[in-house]
Amino acid sequence: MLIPKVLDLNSLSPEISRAINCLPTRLFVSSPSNEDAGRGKQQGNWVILADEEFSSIDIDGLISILDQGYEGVIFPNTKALESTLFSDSSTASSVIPQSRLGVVVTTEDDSLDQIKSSAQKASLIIIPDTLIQTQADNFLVEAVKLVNEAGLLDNKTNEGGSRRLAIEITTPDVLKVVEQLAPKTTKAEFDFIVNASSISIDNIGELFVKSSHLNSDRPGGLFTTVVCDQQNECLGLVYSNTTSIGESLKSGQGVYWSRKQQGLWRKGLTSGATQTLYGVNVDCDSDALKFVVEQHGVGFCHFNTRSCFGGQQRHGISGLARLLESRKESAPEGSYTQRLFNDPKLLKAKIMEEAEELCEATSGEEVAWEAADLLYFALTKCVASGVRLSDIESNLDRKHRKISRRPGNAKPKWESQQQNGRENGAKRLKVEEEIVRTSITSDSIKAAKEGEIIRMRSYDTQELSETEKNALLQRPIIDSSEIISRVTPIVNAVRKEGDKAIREFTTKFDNVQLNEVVIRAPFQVPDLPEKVKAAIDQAYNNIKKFHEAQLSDTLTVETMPGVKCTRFSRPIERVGLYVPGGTAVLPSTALMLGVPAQVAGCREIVIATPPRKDGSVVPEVLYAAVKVGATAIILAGGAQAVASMAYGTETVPKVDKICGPGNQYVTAAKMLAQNDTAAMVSIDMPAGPSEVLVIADSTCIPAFVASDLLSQAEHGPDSQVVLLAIDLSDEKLAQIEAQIHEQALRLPRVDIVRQSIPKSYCLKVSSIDEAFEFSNAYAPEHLILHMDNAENYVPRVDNAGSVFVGHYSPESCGDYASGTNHTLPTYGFARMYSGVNTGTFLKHITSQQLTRDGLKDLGPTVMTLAEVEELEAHRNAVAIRLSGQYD
Ligand SMILES: NC(=O)c1ccc[n+]([C@@H]2O[C@H](COP(=O)([O-])OP(=O)(O)OC[C@H]3O[C@@H](n4cnc5c(N)ncnc54)[C@H](O)[C@@H]3O)[C@@H](O)[C@H]2O)c1
Ligand SMILES: N[C@H](CO)Cc1c[nH]c[nH+]1
Repeated sequence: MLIPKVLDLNSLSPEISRAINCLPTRLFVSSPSNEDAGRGKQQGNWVILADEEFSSIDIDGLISILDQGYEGVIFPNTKALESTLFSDSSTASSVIPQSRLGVVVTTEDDSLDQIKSSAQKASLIIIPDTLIQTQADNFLVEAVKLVNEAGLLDNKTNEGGSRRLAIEITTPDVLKVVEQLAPKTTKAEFDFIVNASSISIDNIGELFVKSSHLNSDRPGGLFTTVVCDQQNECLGLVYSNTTSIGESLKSGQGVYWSRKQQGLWRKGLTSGATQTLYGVNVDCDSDALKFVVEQHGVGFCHFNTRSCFGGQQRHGISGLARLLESRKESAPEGSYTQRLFNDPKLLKAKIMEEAEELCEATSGEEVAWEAADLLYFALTKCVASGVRLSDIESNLDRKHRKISRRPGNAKPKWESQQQNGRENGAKRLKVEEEIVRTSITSDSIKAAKEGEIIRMRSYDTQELSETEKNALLQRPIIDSSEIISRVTPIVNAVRKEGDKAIREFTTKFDNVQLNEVVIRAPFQVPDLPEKVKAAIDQAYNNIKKFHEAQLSDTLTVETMPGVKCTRFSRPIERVGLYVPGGTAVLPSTALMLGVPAQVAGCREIVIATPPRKDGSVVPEVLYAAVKVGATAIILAGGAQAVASMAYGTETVPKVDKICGPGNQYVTAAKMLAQNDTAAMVSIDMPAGPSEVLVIADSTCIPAFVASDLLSQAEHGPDSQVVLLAIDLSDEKLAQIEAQIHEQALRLPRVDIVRQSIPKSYCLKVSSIDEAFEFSNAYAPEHLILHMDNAENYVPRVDNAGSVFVGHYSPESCGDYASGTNHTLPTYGFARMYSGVNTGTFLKHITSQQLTRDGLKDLGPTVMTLAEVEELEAHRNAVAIRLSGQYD
């Protein structure tokens, strides 16, 4: 083997440095100036102690050198190694393995016996050629004979592994000396140490081959060569000769000998699948080579696979590391790994979560599962920081080469955490959940810029933890305390100052100077196109039909003979309907609120809606207002409109219930009014930004799915749309993505979509069960089933505002004209609220009538219960009737 001896690494050319780094072993001459060069980091580096250094070194000094990661320490002469430091009973002998020690045979005093004795304490014995020349001519032969007779090279060191004898060539004409000596030292364990300054990029190949005693029984003297990657995965088998080895070391790339072409084969020259060379080694009997390379491009094999041994990419840890590296270069937008790369907080939370889960795992299967998760996140952190698997492995090797061992105690922070156990764990989990939640749903998600693909984020339930799945169920966080603090002064001002405040806020927020705050029926409707009127009429008729059907007859039940219970409904007398108008004109909402109020029979129907710039009402809203029999229209929007209806003003009639969707100011004002007993007003439901969840199976039509998602995404920047893809192929998902982008670009409200779509997501689920479990937990405002035989799945819906069944039921129909209502619970409130319906505008009254006999039968039960509650008057009301004294 060729072992370069390096005096000063900096004096070497970069090509030589790189080439000698590919050899298995190097010797460095110790000097204070190069001690900090970090050479111990690399495997195969030995250090030769200077004479003066040795005289002062003790065992701790020796250990600290080896702890730097050096493969071994070489003593400057045999006497040094024979000293007390390494006497047979010394601590050093038991602490420092023989395989980590070497010795130089230096002076004429070094007798062959001394060599033999020293060699038994070390694994590398170096004989300078000067000594060979000054000794008897046949010294080398004698030395070889001696070590052979003593069986030194055959005998393994204490820890196993062979001893080696190295001849150090001090003359400049190194090749000539090697050529002379090599035939006499045919054993593979005889190495040649050559000054690095005597090695040139032109002779390194030949020196390597000759020093390695390489022999071949192959035609043309070729050497069989195994090519591996840095994780020792075998990529293929090739052939080399002196020329190709020289070229490989020279270029730092994989270069071999082509038997077909009878010439150099520079791997990847035409395909681009080049190799960076990291190591060249010779096998135990010097007839085969191993090249260690980093494979670039499609792979080593001419079938464009990484390895010639099996077409599949090897996975496991090295496969994962490669995958992550390629993801770092070009991760699919919205992929989970990309999110981890971009979100250090999330990555940190995941590493901590998985580490904890690994600690808590008990069965072998669980431990393997959690360890795999932890490795995935740990490797992601490494790749994100530019650290490769080979860096981690060489760090592990370096630590393995250390002699001193750390006590291995945990840092106090973690020890105390163990003590506080569950409490701390639970706290941390809460924090992590918060981190995950904000990172999935927060406003920090950037809008798609012009020219960028408009794309949802994408997740796969298989890759998500429970915490992450829960985070996906959350809606964007609304800081309600901040909004309440903005809305409270508006509500108070309207309550105190009435119309004056409404005018002021309308000027401030809507930039409109109002002439009149309220207009009363009959309304003057400007001319509208017949087509628009016909559409509103058709929608009105359908909505009315559906909502009239919801009116229930009076309910009467005789619970016992002579005990008759009845429930009947009455309209809420005065209702206020908020019809939004900030970013879109919504006459449909006027219908959706007005029709059920009309059907219910409300006496006073007040509509509030933001005015147009000239202070008038949107004509289509006016037309709808006439159809639903509205009695007054307030020309105001936002919190001021809600407050005016809750408390009444000099012109605005006070109402008993306020219904309708709106932005965050509208919602906050509704909540404030409902909580103020002085207002005596109720509301329909807390409402938030529009949302839709689509469940799609393999029968879905990508263009339809995309159109439905976009129809809600265009409402506002905070609208959220979700696609649950049941086992959809990558191709189908790509088609949906492409449709979203293409259709979005054609929308006039594309700028809103650019903000809402990146906040929305596609979640891959593996079964219908999983899809409905998630959907019911999410409780979407709208649920669309793009499924085969979709109607069969409606019974599985537990929570949703409104369901759209099958490929031909777009949500738009429900928004406008099919008959169902579009004012629906958002933000997960579909778990406990219904959408607006006829019942929203009714209250139910119950009544009962008992006959004398009925009271006789039921009375004792009532009296007993009244006694239990110690409410004597209650008991007496029955007792007095049953006493007979008034019969
Ligand atoms: N769930 C449903 O059934 C349904 C139906 C239709 C619309 N929506 C939703 O209703 C919302 C409508 O919102 P919008 O903004 O377009 O209209 P909007 O009518 O709800 O709000 C507009 C009003 O907000 C007030 N305002 C604006 N900026 C303000 C500020 N800084 N401080 C205080 N007040 C301010 C103004 O007075 C303005 O008139 C959307 O989120 C939409 O998705 C929901
Ligand atoms: N989709 C909205 C409810 O979230 C209602 C609406 C009005 N206009 C169009 N759509």
